[in-house]
Formats: sequence, C-alpha cells, structure tokens
Amino acid sequence: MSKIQWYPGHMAKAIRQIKENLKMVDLVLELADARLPESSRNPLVQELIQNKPSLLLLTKKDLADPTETQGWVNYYQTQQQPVLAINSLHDRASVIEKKIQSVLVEKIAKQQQRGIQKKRLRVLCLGIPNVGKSTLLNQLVGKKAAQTGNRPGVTKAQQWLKVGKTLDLLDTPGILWPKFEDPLIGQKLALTGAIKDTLFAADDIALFALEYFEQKQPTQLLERYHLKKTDLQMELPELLLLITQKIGLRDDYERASQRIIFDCRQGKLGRYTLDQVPKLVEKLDESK
Ligand SMILES: Nc1nc2c(ncn2[C@@H]2O[C@H](COP(=O)(O)OP(=O)(O)OP(=O)(O)O)[C@@H](O)[C@H]2O)c(=O)[nH]1
Repeated sequence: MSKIQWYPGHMAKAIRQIKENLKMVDLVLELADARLPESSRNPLVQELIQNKPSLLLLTKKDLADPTETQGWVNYYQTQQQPVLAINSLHDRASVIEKKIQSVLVEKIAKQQQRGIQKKRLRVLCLGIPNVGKSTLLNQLVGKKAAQTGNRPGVTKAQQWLKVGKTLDLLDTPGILWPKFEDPLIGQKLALTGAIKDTLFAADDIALFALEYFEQKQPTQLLERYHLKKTDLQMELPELLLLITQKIGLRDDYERASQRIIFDCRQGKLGRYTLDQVPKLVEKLDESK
C-alpha cells in the first residue's frame, strides 16, 4: 500500500508539551484502542513517561473481541502495567477514579507518612488521534467538556478538567508517530479510524479488512454481504468487486471500499481485535 506520512513538526511539538506537562502530574492515563492495544500505542510515550506511574486504558472495548481483550489485560498484568478495559461511552467515572487511586496507593501512603496531605491527584491523559480521549473526558467530567468527533485530530487545545472529588485531569491533543516502518500497523490504524481518510487509499484498506475477516471471522463477512462460502475462495480483489455488486454499487469499488471500512469501524462485522496477544514464553530450564 502507499506509504502513510506523519508530520515530524507536530510530533516534536507534542513531545515538548508532554515533557512540560509530565512535571505537573502524579499519573499518566494512556489510552489505546482495545482492537489494537499495541499498534495504537505511541512507542515514544513509554520512553517519555519513564518512571511516572501510568494506567493503560483500553478504550472501545465494546468493539473488540472480549476474549482477546481479557488476554491483553492478562498480558499487561504480567508486564506490571496497570490496565483497565473500558467503554468510554458508558463506563462510570468512579471505576476509573478507583483504579487510578489503586495505582497510586503506595505513593499516597508515602506522602501521608511524610505529612503531605494532597487533596487532589493530577493526571495527564494521552493517546493517539481518535482513540476516544474527548469521549472519555466528557464521561469523566460529567458534562460536555471536550469536543468529540469521529475524525482524527479534533482535540485542539489542552485544558484541566475536574473529575469527582479527587482528580484533576489534563486533556492534550492526540499525538502522532514520527513515522512507522511497519505498513501493517498503518493498515490497522487506517481501518480503525486513527488516520485521516485522505492519507490512504480506501481499496488498500478494504482489501486488508477482507483478508482479515476472511481468515479470522468469515461468518460475519458472509452474513453482512450475503456471500456464499465458495465466494471466499476468490482472490481478494475479485471478492471486493463481488461485494461492490452485492451492495448495489455496480462497479464503484471505491465507494464499496469506504462502506466496508465504515462497517468495520462501526462494528457491523462484529467485534474484532487486530493485534494478537503476545505469547508468554515460559523460561525453559535447559539444565534438565
Ligand atoms: N463504540 C465506542 N466508540 C467510542 C468509544 N470511545 C470513543 N468512541 C467514538 O470514537 C470516536 C472518536 O472519539 P473522540 O473522543 O472524539 O476521540 P479523540 O481521541 O478525542 O480524538 P482526537 O480529537 O482526534 O484526538 C467518536 O465517534 C466516539 O463516539 C468507546 O468506548 N466505544
């Protein structure tokens, strides 16, 4: 597929801002998409936050495969990374508030021992575009605090938001990769909506989606587009043309591609997880 470009200027600015903001907070709330927990994390975030306590929130869990999400949660627990899977549209602020307090419980206890009585905890919220930051913040704050939209890059300025009795939360604009070498990550991000639609060819991403569903969840593909099992033996471009006809778009495979992408983003082909949980390699005792 064509190479997806990132803008180093934006990235440099975002990094400067994060470094400044990190000095002011007790914890980093890192958002990643539950459908692609690794591919939707900016690798630089880990480097930047270093020893700062963090909580990884896997957003949009209602769109991800629940078994896979549980697998990812288990995996992060083995990595000592505090994690919580959420549906930002429905989950209550108190669940996240409690989890943050549990991550910081030792720090709070130490501060109390030293006579420091902090009333509020300061939290920095980070995530790639369209991961659901504004939606989560609105849910946490309990009113329409941040602008939301299903377009990457809607969050513009940063602001402090009060959450319940214990948290102050800093909203920041989504940050981008400076570049990514692995085209597969680009395809996953494009399919789930983290990259502007103008930056990739819809048919490339639709073919990627067809390949995924054909291999992993064929029943959903058959049902959604009224296909026969034998249709799945076709080459992918042929299958795309067949679906184009099935949905009444004659030979307009460009629009059909956009429809397939939209269906995947909306969960019309069911819940799915594009990133596979890494296999936990048990240490073999070679002396035996
Ligand atoms: N199904 C589902 N949709 C969600 C969830 N969280 C966010 N969304 C949707 O995802 C889209 C993007 O959400 P935003 O909150 O605007 O994302 P953002 O991270 O603020 O985006 P930027 O402004 O690009 O940084 C919106 O259409 C939301 O309704 C979730 O947990 N489940």
